[in-house]
Amino acid sequence: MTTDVTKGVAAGADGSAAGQDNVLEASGVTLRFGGLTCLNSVELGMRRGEVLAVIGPNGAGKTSLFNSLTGVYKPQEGRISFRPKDGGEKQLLGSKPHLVNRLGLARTFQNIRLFSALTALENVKIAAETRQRVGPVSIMLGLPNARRAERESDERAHRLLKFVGLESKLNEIAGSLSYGDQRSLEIARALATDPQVLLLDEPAAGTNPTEKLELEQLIRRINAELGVSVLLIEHDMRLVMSVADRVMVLNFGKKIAEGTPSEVQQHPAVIEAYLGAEAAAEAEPVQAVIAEQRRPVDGDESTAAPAGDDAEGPGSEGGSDADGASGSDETPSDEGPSSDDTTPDGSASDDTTPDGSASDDTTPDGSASDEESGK
Ligand SMILES: Nc1ncnc2c1ncn2[C@@H]1O[C@H](COP(=O)(O)OP(=O)(O)OP(=O)(O)O)[C@@H](O)[C@H]1O
Repeated sequence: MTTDVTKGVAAGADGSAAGQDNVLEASGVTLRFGGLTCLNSVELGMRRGEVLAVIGPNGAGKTSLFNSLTGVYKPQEGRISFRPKDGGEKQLLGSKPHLVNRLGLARTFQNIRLFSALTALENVKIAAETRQRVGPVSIMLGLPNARRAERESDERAHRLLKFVGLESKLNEIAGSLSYGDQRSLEIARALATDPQVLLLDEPAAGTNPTEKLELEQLIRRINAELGVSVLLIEHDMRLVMSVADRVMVLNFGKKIAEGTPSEVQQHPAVIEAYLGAEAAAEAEPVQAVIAEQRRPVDGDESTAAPAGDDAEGPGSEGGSDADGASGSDETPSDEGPSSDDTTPDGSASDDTTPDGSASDDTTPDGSASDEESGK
């Protein structure tokens, strides 16, 4: 059963998180892959202007929820609506990712998806240009409107790269940037599409402690200075507890709790989800142990946590382990150019089966590849 410990949540008559000040709402979202129910009647009510974190153990359904919100997956049941700031309500369920992006939702991926062979500036300019309406003929003929659009996207990309702290690396090849810089570049690229909601999928994964602190500040500035609502999946509990206004917790595809960071981290259902019932009875503070419960995923065991993580205390240490581990799969050289599967606006490609069923690319053990799971 979902335990909503949030004070003052505007709840709909049906118990959903419906509320007029919500920028994004999902109700009854159910997503199945064959016999696996990976999202089970999930409710989400994201208030305009907030930083909402989604946490939960591995396989809880966090990325699947992102994929459902952004059109990568099409849940079999439920409703997903977006309320733009200029009014109205748009249904997102079943929309194509690039259309969801155009409406005002942008995302980053757990596995970085940049155009690795292009410069930082080019990566962001391409995204900025998806907002422009200049035809190919105007561009080919170098007509004034095309030149103006080019100038504008250039200026916008410069501004955003400065905003994320990459102004000195404009002309560096994306694939050669440090891991943390690549994450910042992905964020700049997402911001270039001028979103009202930014979805960040494990932005701290693979970053070092200094980069984590910079990321924390960046998320705050995106929220406060740009007025962008942020939906954040993150395993680093220190980061979550420090930047999130509210936290929702998923386990086995179900929302089990929602509330302020301090409410959630004391919540028995959350502690139980991470530690099991025995520890929940002892009501241990979840942040101290939560990250250590990150089970290693395939091939991650060998990766050491970034140096210096120990200094952050037990919660952070566990988180860094996990993050460092996921980072091991995500080094720039492993990534390679990802232009094949990423649309310029930073939305995911459409190659996942639209009904939400696993495609032929599903790995033999039934788990999805990163590619199709939108990770
Ligand atoms: N395309 C797919 N085909 C089949 N199963 C899938 C697919 N996408 C996700 N799943 C399954 O759904 C479940 C939830 O996965 P998901 O990636 O959403 O979890 P998560 O909470 O993001 O995990 P993590 O923290 O490890 O990233 C898992 O069991 C996963 O194997």
